[in-house]
Order: sequence, then structure tokens, then C-alpha cells
Amino acid sequence: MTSTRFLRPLTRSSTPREPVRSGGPAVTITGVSKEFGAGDQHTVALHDVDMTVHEGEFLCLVGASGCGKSTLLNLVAGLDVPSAGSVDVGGRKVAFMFQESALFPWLTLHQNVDLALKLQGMPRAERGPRVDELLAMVRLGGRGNRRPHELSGGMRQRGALARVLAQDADVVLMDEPFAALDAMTRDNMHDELERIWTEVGLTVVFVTHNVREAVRLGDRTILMESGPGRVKREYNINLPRPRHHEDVAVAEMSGRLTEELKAEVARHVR
Ligand SMILES: Nc1ncnc2c1ncn2[C@@H]1O[C@H](COP(=O)(O)OP(=O)(O)OP(=O)(O)O)[C@@H](O)[C@H]1O
Repeated sequence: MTSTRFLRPLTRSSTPREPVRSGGPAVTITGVSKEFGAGDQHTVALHDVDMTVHEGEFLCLVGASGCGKSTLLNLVAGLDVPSAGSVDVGGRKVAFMFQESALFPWLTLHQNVDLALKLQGMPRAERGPRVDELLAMVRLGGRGNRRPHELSGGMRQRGALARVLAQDADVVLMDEPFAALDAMTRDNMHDELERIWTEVGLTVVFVTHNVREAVRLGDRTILMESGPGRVKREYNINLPRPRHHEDVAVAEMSGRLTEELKAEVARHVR
């Protein structure tokens, strides 16, 4: 069955709009703990985590390596189950985007996006125009016949984003999606992602080690602590959009968050 977003055109607007936020909970994480292994292999990756992600919100997660950020995303995606507590996405569709684009190398960009639509059950006649629309949305119009190795890293991540959009998900989980890109390409991807998130009205949970990236993109940033993974603090990023990497306010807020993150990392290397 074709879902409603397929019927909704992707709007293109040259002027920035406020993101679509209903504010209701899209993801509710209640008392979640996750343990791995047994005996001397036993690890408590997450302990008693409570978190709500609101519909249309852009939430960033930062924290020291090993504090359980990816584990949490896996639980939200339903790829793993909590040892205790619950994760509720209210029946919403969830899609994942990783650091590597994970486009199928033997398929063209067009075929990669087309496959995602096919798996959604979209009829062939509707798929061609929709692939074109999605590739235009990520500014890859005219590149559909290229295979992933013929694209730059930034283009591959745009292709991955088109494939995520083709999955018609309400909630998009992004695990350091731009970490492998050079600074200028990453900057450009921030602009594109902010635009697409605003236009399509997605709920995003974005994991990063880059505090400036979190402040540049997020409505809210959660700092996690490790050993075991828990929510340490959250910050509302009430800065106007569209934002830019070099904005003074973004730099100031990033500075404050970086201090806290450094203290958190230092706590674990003592
Ligand atoms: N499948 C697994 N089996 C055993 N231990 C695991 C597994 N997955 C994660 N862990 C452990 O759980 C803890 C949290 O790992 P996780 O990958 O979620 O952290 P992270 O914050 O995403 O780290 P990074 O920022 O380095 O990617 C770590 O101690 C890790 O070794």
C-alpha cells in the first residue's frame, strides 16, 4: 500500500520556513537499560535511560566514546531489545543512516533509490518520477546513472539521504553520517539536511562527536555520560534558523558544551 507521504509533494522553497513540529512524543524511551555479555565480558552499555523525542524535533546525542549512543539508536530502530525498560515509537516508521552511505555498489544511484521505493510497494509507474524528485531534493538531479564509486563522499551521503527519504520514514536515526567528510563538504551537508528536515517534517535523532555540529543542527542536544551510559544533561538550542557553522552564537554555545564534554571524557581516562 502506498503511504500518505508518497502522495504529498516534496515542497521546494527558497525562503527558510520554521520546521513542522507538533511537539507530541515520537519516540519514548522509559527506564531503558542494556547489558551485553556475561562474567568478565559483562558490559552495562545503558542504565535507566529516560528520553522523549518530540515529533518534528532534531535531537542530537553527544558523549564520550562507548557511552552507548549507537546502542540507543539500535534499540530505537528495533535492531536490538532492551534488557530492561521500553522503547515506544508509536508505530512510526524508522530509517537509519550511517557514516558509510551503504549504497549498493553494483546499482546506479537511480536504482538504489528505486529499490527502496520498490521495497515500500510503490508501483513501477510511480517510481521513476519519484526517484527523480528525491534526487532533485538532495541536489543530485542528473546524476542518477552514476554508480556509488563514481560519486564523491558528499554525493554518496546525499544519495544515502535520498534513499532514507524513499523509505518514507517518520523518524530518521543518523549515526555520525558526516564524520568521514571534509569540513567544507560537511558544512554543505548541514545546510542541505536542515533544509530537507524543515521541508519534509522529519523527526531526527543524530549522533555525533562533533559538538559544533550538534549545536549547528539540533533543537536540543543531550550529553550522555559513560560507565554506564546515562543521560547527563540536556541543552535546548534556541538559536534562530537557518544557522551557520561560523555564527557567533553557535560558536559560543559549542564552546560551553565542549567544556562539559571534555570534563566527561576526562572523568573516564583518569
Ligand atoms: N554487541 C555488543 N556486544 C558486546 N558489547 C557491546 C555490543 N555493542 C556495544 N557494546 C558495548 O557497549 C558499550 C556502548 O557501545 P556503543 O557502541 O553504543 O557506544 P558509542 O557511544 O556509540 O561509542 P562510539 O562513540 O565510540 O561509537 C561499549 O562498551 C561497547 O563495547
